Amino acid sequence: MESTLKELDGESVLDLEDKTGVGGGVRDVYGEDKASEDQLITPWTVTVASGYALLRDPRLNKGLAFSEEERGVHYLTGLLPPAVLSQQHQEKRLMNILRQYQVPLQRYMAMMDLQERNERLFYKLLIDNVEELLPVVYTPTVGEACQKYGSIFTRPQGLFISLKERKRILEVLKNWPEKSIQVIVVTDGERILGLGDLGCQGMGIPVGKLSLYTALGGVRPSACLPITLDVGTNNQKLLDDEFYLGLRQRRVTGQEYHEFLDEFMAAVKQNYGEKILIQFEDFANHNAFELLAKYRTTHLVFNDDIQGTASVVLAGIISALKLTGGDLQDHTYLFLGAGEAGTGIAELIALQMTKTASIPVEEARKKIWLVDSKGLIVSSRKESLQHFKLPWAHEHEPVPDLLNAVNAIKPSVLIGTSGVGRTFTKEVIEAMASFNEKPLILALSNPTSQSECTAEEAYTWSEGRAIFASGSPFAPVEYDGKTFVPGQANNAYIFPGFGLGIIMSGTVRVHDDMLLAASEALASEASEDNYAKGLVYPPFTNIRTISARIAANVAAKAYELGLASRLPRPKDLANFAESCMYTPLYRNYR
Ligand SMILES: O=C([O-])CC(=O)C(=O)O
Ligand SMILES: [Mg+2]
Repeated sequence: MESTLKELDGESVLDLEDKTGVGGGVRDVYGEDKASEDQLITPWTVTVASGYALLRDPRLNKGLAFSEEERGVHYLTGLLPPAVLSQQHQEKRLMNILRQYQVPLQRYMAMMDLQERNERLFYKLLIDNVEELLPVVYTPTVGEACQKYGSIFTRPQGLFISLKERKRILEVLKNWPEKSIQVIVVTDGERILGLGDLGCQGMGIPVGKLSLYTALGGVRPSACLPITLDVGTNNQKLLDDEFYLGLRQRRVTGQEYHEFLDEFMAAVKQNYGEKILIQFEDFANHNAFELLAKYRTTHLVFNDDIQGTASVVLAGIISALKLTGGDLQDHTYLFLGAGEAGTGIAELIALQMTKTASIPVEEARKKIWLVDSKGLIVSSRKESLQHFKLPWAHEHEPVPDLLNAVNAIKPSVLIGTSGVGRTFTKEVIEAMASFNEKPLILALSNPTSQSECTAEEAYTWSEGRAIFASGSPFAPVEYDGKTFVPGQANNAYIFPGFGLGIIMSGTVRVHDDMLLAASEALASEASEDNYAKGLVYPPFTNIRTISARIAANVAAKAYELGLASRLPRPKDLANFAESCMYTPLYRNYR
């Protein structure tokens, strides 16, 4: 293997033309702008693919943006129509087309098509139109895409590892074309958003999450690996569906499941090393807590539904204090839903109170109440409660449902993490508004169909007094001559910056204090202008800058805790974070 230094766009990159490579030399690629050393685990290969192969490689293809000169040198003449467009012009053209599609799933498919055809243009489009395109590549549309994945599937965008690959998961990992992976998002598809068990069709979620790692957090696309573990599905509709893409068997559980997961986790570490970030996504409660507890001491793992959601919601609450008044410990919190998101958020709120109000965690927890499908979680139910609910079983008489719990507890903050839509009824919201001047109402379940209430319902039923945010996006609402802008309390604000902070600092373990650091960074981003509209989160338009600040705060905490291995510590972490970010501008090929 010979290597020569080559200049591309004034940036030096290693040009490794791998003559022994698979597939005639069109292998790994370039375009890793301003990557940090840590991001460069192995040198890049600048493969000079030419002609048709150049057009067919999504990482290299620029479509009509190839210049006359490039077309001449790289044997593209005649393979493209004569017009030469700039990247901006291509963007304009694509947005025009996308806006003509009325059906959200059509937009999703068009975006996936673009990602498979021209990766840089995909990310440029997503970054420049983030508020408009997030609902397309992410919640709510990605939920529908997973439900219909069997029908719309064209090309695999991630790695499918099924029970059939038992005892050879390492081999399967080696089939993935990219070698220097920094982050994996993995699901077993058992609890896809609030839509339940979608089996191996959950793949849309890791794919969507990782495109946000790149678009929102600047992690280069080639370092991202979406994985779906197919351990069967208990969704009978899918098992009966002629187009279902996964194993046709019921889920394995117990030892069989855990051995499979163990093999996977060991193989990942063996193949990618200690510093690979593994994000667990949309596992069912009964596995999510256990997997996190089991692997958090041996692997660099992060559960987005427990930890990412907790961090974004804590940020929203801290930010909302500017509108509601009082400190975190002056409020009373009531959750509908006591699963990963609910108990994860509750625990992080309590942890923050121990830091800011110096109260013991037991006392902090007493300000937080949870309702599950059997009513308020109280001490008399202890015998039958799952372990993750036990810290919330306070002394109280039994209360059968949410409305009665609201009236009994009189919370100032109501948080929906139930996965069940329309459960914040008119009576519930009216009750919240009857004893709070500004009730904070967070309807977090995804996608939109599972949201506990709509933005319009929250504002209308509270007579314009609610401060509202939701997991999936809602449009602004006019009420009584005023425009209210709901916030999107979605972990998308957190995980891209959080992950970037970990990667750029070489952090080896996730610590809860790093989640608090992310929350604090995000909470400080909402402006007076946002508050005037009732918005407790900053808009997504500026998300890359926000992600850099989150990354910096997370990395700073990791250094403080002695968990960051990149030395010396960069002086200005925010600048460093920005300098590490992938940008999707085209490069000139000479
Ligand atoms: O994917 C999202 O929009 C947020 C999330 O993690 C979930 O709902 O499971
Ligand atoms: Mg999730």
